[in-house]
Amino acid sequence: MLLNAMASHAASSSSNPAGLLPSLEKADYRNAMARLGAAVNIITTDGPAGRAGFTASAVCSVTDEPPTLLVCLNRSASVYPAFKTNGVLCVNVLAAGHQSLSALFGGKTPMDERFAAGNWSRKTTGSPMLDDAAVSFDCRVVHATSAGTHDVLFCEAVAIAIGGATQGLIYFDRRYHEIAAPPH
Ligand SMILES: NC(=O)c1ccc[n+]([C@@H]2O[C@H](COP(=O)([O-])OP(=O)(O)OC[C@H]3O[C@@H](n4cnc5c(N)ncnc54)[C@H](O)[C@@H]3O)[C@@H](O)[C@H]2O)c1
Ligand SMILES: Cc1cc2c(cc1C)N(C[C@H](O)[C@H](O)[C@H](O)COP(=O)(O)O)c1[nH]c(=O)[nH]c(=O)c1N2
Repeated sequence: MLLNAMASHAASSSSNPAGLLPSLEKADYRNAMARLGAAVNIITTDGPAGRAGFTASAVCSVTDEPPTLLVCLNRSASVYPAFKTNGVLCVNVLAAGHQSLSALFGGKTPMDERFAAGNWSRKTTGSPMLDDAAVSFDCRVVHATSAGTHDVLFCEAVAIAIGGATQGLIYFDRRYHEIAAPPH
């Protein structure tokens, strides 16, 4: 891959004196990103635009003052209007054993079918909280910015529910991996 980037850089710098940096092929980027292990989450919302949920791995902590996470949402996703209108969401961090739930919320499934596969409660914002999640962050969306095909949603956590799961779930190399802390 490095050779490809160097070759296209050489080409671009010779044909373009500005020597602009090369742009990567989407497929190369995705193959590379598949190797960035990440937690798997089900992001849910409810409100004037109705109930919706999708699987997301592009989730991380931003700051703890105030407690804020970010969620990256593809604007082409069927769930996008609901999240934009409702302005609240819950980040349900999945645990070992949630692989099929993740696949269900991963697209092309009717919304009722997605939620029928789990047990949900509600805390502060009314967004569905997965009862056996590793942890759930109930949030209000305080800022959003667009980057390419996605919106980056900045979500201030207003309530937290800690689950009892002892094993986590990581998405790496396009597959799910259950992880457990080594015995003390
Ligand atoms: N951030 C995202 O939007 C995101 C992240 C993971 C997976 N997905 C989607 O889930 C499905 C399964 O993905 P997969 O991991 O099995 O294989 P894949 O080859 O589609 O994706 C490999 C990796 O590339 C990244 N990626 C994929 N599509 C992206 C997008 N549209 N925007 C930003 N990053 C993206 C993710 O890190 C993903 O794990 C695909 O449809 C993929 O588009 C989207
Ligand atoms: C493991 C994994 C991880 C992610 C996804 C999928 C899977 C399987 N998807 C895709 C997303 O869940 C899917 O596109 C939505 O459910 C929308 O699908 P529909 O438009 O409703 O069919 C996804 N989409 C997104 O906008 N941001 C993300 O971080 C992720 N991450």
